[in-house]
Amino acid sequence: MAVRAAVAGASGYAGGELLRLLLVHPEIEIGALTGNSNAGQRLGALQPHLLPLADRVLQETTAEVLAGHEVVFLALPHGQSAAVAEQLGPEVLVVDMGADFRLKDAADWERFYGSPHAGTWPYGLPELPGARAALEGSRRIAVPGCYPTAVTLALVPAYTAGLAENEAVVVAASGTSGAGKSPKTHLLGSEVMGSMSPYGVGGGHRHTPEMIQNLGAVADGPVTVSFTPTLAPMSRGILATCSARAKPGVTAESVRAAYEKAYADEPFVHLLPEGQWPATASVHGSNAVQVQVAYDAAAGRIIAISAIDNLTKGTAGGALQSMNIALGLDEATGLSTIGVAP
Ligand SMILES: NC(=O)C1=CN([C@@H]2O[C@H](COP(=O)(O)OP(=O)(O)OC[C@H]3O[C@@H](n4cnc5c(N)ncnc54)[C@H](OP(=O)(O)O)[C@@H]3O)[C@@H](O)[C@H]2O)C=CC1
Ligand SMILES: CC(=O)N[C@@H](CCC(=O)OP(=O)(O)O)C(=O)O
Repeated sequence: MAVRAAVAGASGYAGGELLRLLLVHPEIEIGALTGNSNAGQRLGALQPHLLPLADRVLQETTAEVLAGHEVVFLALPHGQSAAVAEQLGPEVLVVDMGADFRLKDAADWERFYGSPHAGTWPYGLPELPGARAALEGSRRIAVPGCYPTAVTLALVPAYTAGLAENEAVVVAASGTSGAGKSPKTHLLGSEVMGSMSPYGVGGGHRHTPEMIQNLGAVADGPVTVSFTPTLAPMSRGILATCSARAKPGVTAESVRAAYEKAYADEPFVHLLPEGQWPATASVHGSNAVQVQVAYDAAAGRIIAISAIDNLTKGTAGGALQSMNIALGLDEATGLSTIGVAP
């Protein structure tokens, strides 16, 4: 029997990508679709690519509308999920694609998000050591941020294998859909086209504590992360260029071997053949993660690069992958690793 799923935030980019994937998921029946300012609108007017749902009308985001579903996805701005989630019963699988339940440290949450901390749910990055066990049977999932997904998957093997010192430097470029659909001056076409620019420089981006949390969980102590995001003139995709100082005795061979071991059995993470580099176009619309690693012997640094689609593995695909695990389905059900390049 199909699992009935509601999507709150169905008019947004993350909700739209989720619906694109849910439409081809063999175990899911799509139930209520909700919005905020667009409640009452036809979905076809807001997400014209989702043809089979064009005549569905968005409802208000209330507990009453979301009741009666086995799974409820929350694709809402951060800070909005907790109030909705607390009205849904413990038997409902609630998958939060926002940030509300990702961080363990309340002080970090308050510093970067400026509101009281709502709590911490099992973290939806199955590739992290121990994560699958926490997701199995869970009825609450916190889907990671898009940058933390890319950066964590690039660097975790270096830390689990004990090859890297506890400091990392990350520069990551994101497509503009990462910023959501609501109008923003810096996202005007004439500001973005033909230009790249940094933002959140100097440790100010709210994804920094999430990266520190993930890497610190697998390293032999706390890891500092210097993270600089940049906006790239493309609709989707993240390319994360990460580096960490290598520990004494590290070689190109030991780095390669650690990454091969870490990702040999992962269905979505592909360590590329030597000499081939990740590209966002290769993962466009797919749940795949491309990873490559090199050892810069002169600088004594491990360089790890990953590419994801921020809307797919970076949010909606990652959400479905974790939902599959929570429901006891095959992890890859309804998820593709096939990109649409060029
Ligand atoms: N875009 C991305 O690449 C990623 C996004 N995420 C997360 O997913 C969530 C949604 O992001 P995204 O889709 O990009 O954002 P959008 O701005 O595109 O969409 C936001 C959605 O939330 C609804 N909404 C806005 N305010 C409220 C409110 N007060 N109560 C209920 N619903 C509300 C909007 O409805 P309406 O349009 O009707 O007003 C819309 O459906 C965010 O938490 C984001 O951080 C996570 C990873 C990646
Ligand atoms: C390009 C761009 O603006 N990207 C967003 C990341 C969005 C996202 O994934 O983050 P949350 O789910 O944590 O909000 C940003 O830097 O804020």
